[in-house]
Amino acid sequence: MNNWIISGASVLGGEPADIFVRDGVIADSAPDSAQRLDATGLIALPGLVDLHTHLREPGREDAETVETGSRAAALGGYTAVCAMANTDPVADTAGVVEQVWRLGKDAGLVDVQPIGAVTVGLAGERLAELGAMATSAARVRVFSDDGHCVHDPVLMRRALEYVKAFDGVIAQHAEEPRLTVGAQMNEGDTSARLGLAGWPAVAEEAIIARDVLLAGHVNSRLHICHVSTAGSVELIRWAKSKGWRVTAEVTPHHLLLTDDLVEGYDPVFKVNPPLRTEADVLALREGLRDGTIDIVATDHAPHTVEDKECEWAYARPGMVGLETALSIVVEAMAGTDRLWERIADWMSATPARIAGLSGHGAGLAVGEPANLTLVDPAVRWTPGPAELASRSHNTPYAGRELPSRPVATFLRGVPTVLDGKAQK
Ligand SMILES: NC(=O)N[C@@H](CC(=O)O)C(=O)O
Repeated sequence: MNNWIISGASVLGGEPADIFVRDGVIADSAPDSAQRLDATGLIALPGLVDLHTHLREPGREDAETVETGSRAAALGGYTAVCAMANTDPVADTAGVVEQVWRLGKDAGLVDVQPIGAVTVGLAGERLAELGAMATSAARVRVFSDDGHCVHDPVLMRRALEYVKAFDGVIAQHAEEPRLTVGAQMNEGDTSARLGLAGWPAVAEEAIIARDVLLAGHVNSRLHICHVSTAGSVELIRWAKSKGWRVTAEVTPHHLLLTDDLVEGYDPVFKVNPPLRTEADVLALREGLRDGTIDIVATDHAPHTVEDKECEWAYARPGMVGLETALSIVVEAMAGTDRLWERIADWMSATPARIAGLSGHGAGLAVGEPANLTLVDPAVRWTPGPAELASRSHNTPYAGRELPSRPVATFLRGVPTVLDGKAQK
């Protein structure tokens, strides 16, 4: 099953070429018995890598499981995802991260790399067993309390220092909690008009300012999750100009959607951090283009109907995103020079490097594992929430026509998606 001749694909948007896969590895020829796939008109990209996925297992299998989330990922063109630690129980021990890692292997649709919690129970009081998670079978390198901010500066400093021993990285959910008590949406004109409590940009920016200084001070690796404001982009640009080891992600939804969508009070638009203004969206796009923001990460956050389709104030924040991420990036970043090459960097090579995932993001060079996706750049499609493979259907794009879509995905030469259909 893992010898292939994929013919006529435009590699990273360049000239059409044949891609040979031999025993799951990109090769310069394939045996006569290899299966053939006519990829004329399709773009070949390295398999996408998501640094920020909520798979919900263990604990909220009614919203998503490792298997259903893996299937959604493969359909979205991904070959690896990093599973966030805010499960129940929290992934704050070697036992839980190994459980998630094994479930990923059993599902066999993408490589599932668990993220470990920074603090016990995400409570922000004591450091979790970072070393034990790093040396476990799951080889954790990314640690995050995502959903919660590591708001104590001393704990944050200790975490940054601790992970240096194994070249780990702390992925911070930047939200000063005292500034967002009761917050329901972006603080600004729209929140004032709607009478909803605001989540001010400064709550994100204050933590980013503090943490880039801390990362510089202890010379450790900091990654900023889901950057959402123009001011955050400026701070990260400044931190990078100092040579500090800071990386940052933006979500597809923050590159496209704005806070005026909240006017209909549809909780599908409730997300953390909240949708911001047009000026923020434009600054995020510019930050991604100029390299201030390193990657696009989905923050795929599945929630059940009960948790989402209720009054705005009671709805949980989050949107599913794995199956629409590539389309949204194509739409939001249209007009960017060499867009497919940039997408390969933003959504594969750089996230793989930040997460320390070997075998992913290396491109389509001979000798590399055949982790790749084939994208139909010309197709337009309209997501119907019930057709998405994710167990939860909280997509903000239902009924919206989107450009481009992955149609085939290969994990080490084995197709996980063919003809737009999951293979298991
Ligand atoms: N991004 C979200 O809106 N939700 C995340 C956690 C979080 O960051 O609040 C979730 O786990 O649902």
